[in-house]
Amino acid sequence: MGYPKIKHVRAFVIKGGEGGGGADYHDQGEGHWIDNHIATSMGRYPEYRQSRKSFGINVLGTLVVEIEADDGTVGFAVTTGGEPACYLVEKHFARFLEGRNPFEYERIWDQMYFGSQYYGRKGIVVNAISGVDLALWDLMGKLRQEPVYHMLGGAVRDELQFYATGARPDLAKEMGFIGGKLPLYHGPVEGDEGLKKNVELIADMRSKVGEDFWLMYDCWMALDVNYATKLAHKCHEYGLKWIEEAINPDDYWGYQQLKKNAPPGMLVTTGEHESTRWGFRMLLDMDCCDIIQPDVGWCGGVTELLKISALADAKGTLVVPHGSSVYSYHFVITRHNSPFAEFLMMAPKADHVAPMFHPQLLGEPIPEKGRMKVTALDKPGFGVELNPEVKLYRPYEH
Ligand SMILES: C[C@H](O)[C@H](O)[C@@H](O)[C@@H](O)C(=O)O
Ligand SMILES: [Mg+2]
Repeated sequence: MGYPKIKHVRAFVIKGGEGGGGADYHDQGEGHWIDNHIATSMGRYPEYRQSRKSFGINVLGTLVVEIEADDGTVGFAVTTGGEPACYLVEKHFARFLEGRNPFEYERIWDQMYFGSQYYGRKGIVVNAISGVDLALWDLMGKLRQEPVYHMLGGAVRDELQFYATGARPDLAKEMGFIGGKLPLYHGPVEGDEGLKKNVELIADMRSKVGEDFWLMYDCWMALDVNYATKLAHKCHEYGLKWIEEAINPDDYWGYQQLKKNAPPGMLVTTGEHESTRWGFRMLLDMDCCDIIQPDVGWCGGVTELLKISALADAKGTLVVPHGSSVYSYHFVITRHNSPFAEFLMMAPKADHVAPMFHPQLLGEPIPEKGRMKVTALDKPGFGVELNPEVKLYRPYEH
């Protein structure tokens, strides 16, 4: 069957300055829960303790990748990467796509990764590769007129269920989510006083949500093994379900130790800042965690997530992708070892459900009562379109 070839690859950023939101979802306006004194490794510097934007968490901005086929069909995707990622897509990766059959996604991925191996392998380079790969899967779905999840093997269940990440697990319970993941507010630099506040918060939330609702802490790489161990044990009596990304993602040895130290029954999770099958194999082979949480817009895209997930499945490790809107939903619905998904509460007070990548994606499905029927995904590709109101800017051409 003759499919059109890839004619053009284009990379854009979203013009609009701070508070643009979208795929770089940390780029929010003032007063948003996601930037309110959340513990990070930069917290050791007082000037960077109150706001993650102050040290640049939103410095990159969104990357938009468009791939146009000969017949005019356009696939696109958004992820985190901004102008630096645009440069890589236009000046380096486009050469591996233009003129090719869009269904040669394995060959294209391989050439992007090994063509940039000498300077990439992780971080923004793999974000850019992920953005291209996601746009390719969107294009393939549009050319075949079927949703991406059909091409990944089809749904293994009729609906997705979500836990919510945000400052208000108590409200998330009322909205029908299966659990609530809190950001950690106080890191080691704030000593025992900060640790006490972290534990008091979980205790308070447990009193509000009752015994059965999941409560988790997201530590966003802020801790050391000793502090994380103390936090886990002090929160155990309040039924903390998992402690997430507690330490430096490169400290595989530390995660291995934390998993040994954690109280019986408490899960250790990580992976949102890890990339490729090789990085996740390290987490799996070194027994670093109980759940891996790749972000499909950062780990290498769908093509790489398929490999990562197979490795985890063989080991009996769950794969619960980091919140990445439709890009993870189309994957999670197709895998038994991905039993639930994350939903990031992007409303500033985490008090209502808003589309995660708002305002960039038209038709972005959102959970209803903490769930999403598979039929919400039944549109070609990832089932979303770029909002024409969002101003695109193409910093580089080729
Ligand atoms: C809430 C966390 O601090 C991060 O902002 C969040 O994006 C990420 O870690 C997550 O797991 O959702
Ligand atoms: Mg996280």
